[in-house]
Amino acid sequence: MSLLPEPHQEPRTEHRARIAIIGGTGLYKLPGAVVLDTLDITTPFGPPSSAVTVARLATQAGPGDEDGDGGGDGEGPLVAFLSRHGRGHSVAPQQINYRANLWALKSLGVEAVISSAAVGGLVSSHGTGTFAVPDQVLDKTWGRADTFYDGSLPTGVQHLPAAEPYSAPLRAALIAALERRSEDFAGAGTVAVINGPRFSTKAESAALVQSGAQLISMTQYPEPMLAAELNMHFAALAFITDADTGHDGSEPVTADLVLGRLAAAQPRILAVLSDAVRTVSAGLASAEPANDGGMWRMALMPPAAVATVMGAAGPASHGTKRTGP
Ligand SMILES: CSC[C@H]1O[C@H](OP(=O)(O)O)[C@H](O)[C@@H]1O
Ligand SMILES: Nc1ncnc2[nH]cnc12
Repeated sequence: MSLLPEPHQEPRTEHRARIAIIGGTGLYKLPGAVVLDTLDITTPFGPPSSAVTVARLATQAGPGDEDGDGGGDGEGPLVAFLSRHGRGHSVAPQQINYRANLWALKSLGVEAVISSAAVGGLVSSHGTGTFAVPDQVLDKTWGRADTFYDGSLPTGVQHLPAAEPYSAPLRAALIAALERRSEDFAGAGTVAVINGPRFSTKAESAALVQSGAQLISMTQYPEPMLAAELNMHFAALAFITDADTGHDGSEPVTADLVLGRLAAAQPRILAVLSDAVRTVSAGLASAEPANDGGMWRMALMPPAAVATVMGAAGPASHGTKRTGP
């Protein structure tokens, strides 16, 4: 017997999104999507980085789709959106409440999370201006709350199998979207995650390459692990903004450089995200009951453990519902 009322049966919103996007640097909202709800959610771990918006995408991407939203007819799939650094980029990567962010999405009934991330490329196979869909994580962070099973809740000990930190079907959906959009991308890669907020030294960057990393981020840990602990599919759409300390002869990364390149690439990023959300929504819909069939089967953590941890902590509170962005 599940101790957890299905999260989406809680009176959160009548608009249940089964897929969510976590927007990283440069992506603080989904331009063109029709926002239906803006939810201020509190969780047992505190508030998430931003309100969660539930929005409807356009039905399909079309020619002349400058902003990648498909034209904004607002009749496509529902998607939940959360800004990782807050709307005004006020939360540094090492200060993000990753647990609250993932919990908030789970509490809405979200089953799959696409994490949008600006990353550095450490090697020539992962070049600036292209995309990557990482398949491995090399954690170099410290001090981050990286589990729901740390004794703060009255649940048993759980050990997450983390050999494959990203969801295979969700990665495949991103790769298919990148192919449909004719984007240049790497279909795999190990992402080293540094604590930040500073960027790496040349020696650190070289050491990460020696350790097998091709990509570098400040936020791809612990998001994948926390999503897996809550039995949500999770994959990252990484846009490579720079060559980190300049292994290819380019100038070393700065925040301004990252922001400038993200702004220029935003229509491409949005187009891939929208395309993937449409595919995933259709995939989830054809895999009823949720998380229990076909390629969308999820078996990272015993569902009973997730039920226990959510039930023990009590549901998230969605006290405030706003309208508008
Ligand atoms: C502003 S540059 C450094 C910043 O950009 C990346 O953010 P995100 O992963 O959220 O797209 C990187 O991880 C740093 O947080
Ligand atoms: N070079 C880099 N290092 C860490 N995080 C990044 N995000 C974008 N570029 C990065």
